Amino acid sequence: MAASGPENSELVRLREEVAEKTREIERLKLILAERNSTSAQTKEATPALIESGNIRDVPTFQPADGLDKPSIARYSRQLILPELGVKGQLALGGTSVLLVGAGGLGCPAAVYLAAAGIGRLGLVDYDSVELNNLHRQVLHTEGKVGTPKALSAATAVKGLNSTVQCVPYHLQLDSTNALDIIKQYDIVVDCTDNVATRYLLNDACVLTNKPLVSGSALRFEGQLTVYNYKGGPCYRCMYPTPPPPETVTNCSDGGVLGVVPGIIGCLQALEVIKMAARQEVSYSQRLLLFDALDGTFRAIKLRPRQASCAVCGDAPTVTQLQDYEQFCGAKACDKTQSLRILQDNERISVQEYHTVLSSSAPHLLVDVRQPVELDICQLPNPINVPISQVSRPEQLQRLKTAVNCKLKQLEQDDKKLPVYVVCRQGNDSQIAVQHLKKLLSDLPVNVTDIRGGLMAWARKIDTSFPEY
Ligand SMILES: Nc1ncnc2c1ncn2[C@@H]1O[C@H](COP(=O)(O)OP(=O)(O)OP(=O)(O)O)[C@@H](O)[C@H]1O
Ligand SMILES: [Zn+2]
Repeated sequence: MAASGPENSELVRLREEVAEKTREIERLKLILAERNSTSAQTKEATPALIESGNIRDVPTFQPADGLDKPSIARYSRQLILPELGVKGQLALGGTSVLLVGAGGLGCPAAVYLAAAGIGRLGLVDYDSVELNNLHRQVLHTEGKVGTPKALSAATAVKGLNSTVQCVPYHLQLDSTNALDIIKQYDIVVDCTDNVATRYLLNDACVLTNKPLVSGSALRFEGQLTVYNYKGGPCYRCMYPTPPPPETVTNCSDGGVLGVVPGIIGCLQALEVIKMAARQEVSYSQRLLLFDALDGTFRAIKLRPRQASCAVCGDAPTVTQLQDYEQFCGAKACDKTQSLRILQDNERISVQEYHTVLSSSAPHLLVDVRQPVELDICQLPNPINVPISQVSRPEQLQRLKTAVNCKLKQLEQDDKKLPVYVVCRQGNDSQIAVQHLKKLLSDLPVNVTDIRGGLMAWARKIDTSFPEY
């Protein structure tokens, strides 16, 4: 049943009152929301000032020719070093550095120079990233295998410090381009791995009057020195003539522990930073020798600039860049060159050796690599006689015993036992064949080289065979 007359009108009045109150609440909510948003905007603009209750509308910090606020935040931990300070930091930012070689030395050097705030960083490298680089060339990543090292390093450096002007050069530095590029920089860092490029960089730096921060690393040893700095010696003052090419070992043949170039590369960056920040450098006319096995650092004094030096001496004969590959008798890259020492009839191909193996024909396989390399990979049943030990009486005795044992397996009408010699790339094996032909001349053997060695085997016969 419906409500009676007076009760009904009371209900209507109450409803109107509730509606009015609801409208009032909505209005107040709107006012509150508006106030909140204004206060949030004010907070965003000047959070610190409002919280401290100390509002000023005039900026108190003017960078002028000093460091801007982001730079102060980024470099704060080194800015408070009295030896560096704002002055030193500004000097770093005003310095340009050309780093040649974005490999084992170049990666750590680049990373610390960029992090420290060097103004402009040129990165030169002609090569591309390979998987076997990653254990020490720490700016490159798995995803960059196959990418030019200069670009890969520049991308990594930019990611670390986008304020550094980074210039990648994907090219081989040589006599035709070195002066033009080097002229554009204040300091040059030699992070390369071959003698021809060392002479090239040295001469180019002397001719353009640039300091050269030089590093090297091999196996467990590293070296560092600074050439052509404030009247100090240059590389030619130390080494007027290049070493015989066969005495120079590279990382792919000799090996290197990644942390060794890491340490030397960092020290190269340190010398550059000191030089740029107008501090005394430590290794001009001094050579640092680092022995990672002993964990020792030694510094020796080098002879001073030589008046007779061909490039920085009193009467220089080198007044322009020359052909450094010809001068050194070696390529300006450390890629192992294929030697051709033996005649064709003293060598067989990996395909021919594959046939020998498949037919189980009696033969002896001599692997002349280091024992540590046989642990990595080997062909079936080799006798290991390292190239450095072929002439040792005990090794020769082992070899002769193995030959005599195999000779017994020969058929009556087989005249000579085939002895095949293998190494990693087919260079050492040729030298070993020459030695073994003489050393085993009293036995009925036919000593033959396996052309291209195990790397040719990996590429042409068995792609599952490791390359290293
Ligand atoms: N003349 C040159 N111009 C440009 N880059 C050079 C020159 N000479 C050497 N390099 C570069 O210097 C770097 C030296 O670094 P490192 O010896 O660690 O590397 P790698 O040659 O890749 O090593 P590996 O000997 O194991 O193959 C290499 O990346 C090489 O390409
Ligand atoms: Zn000199």
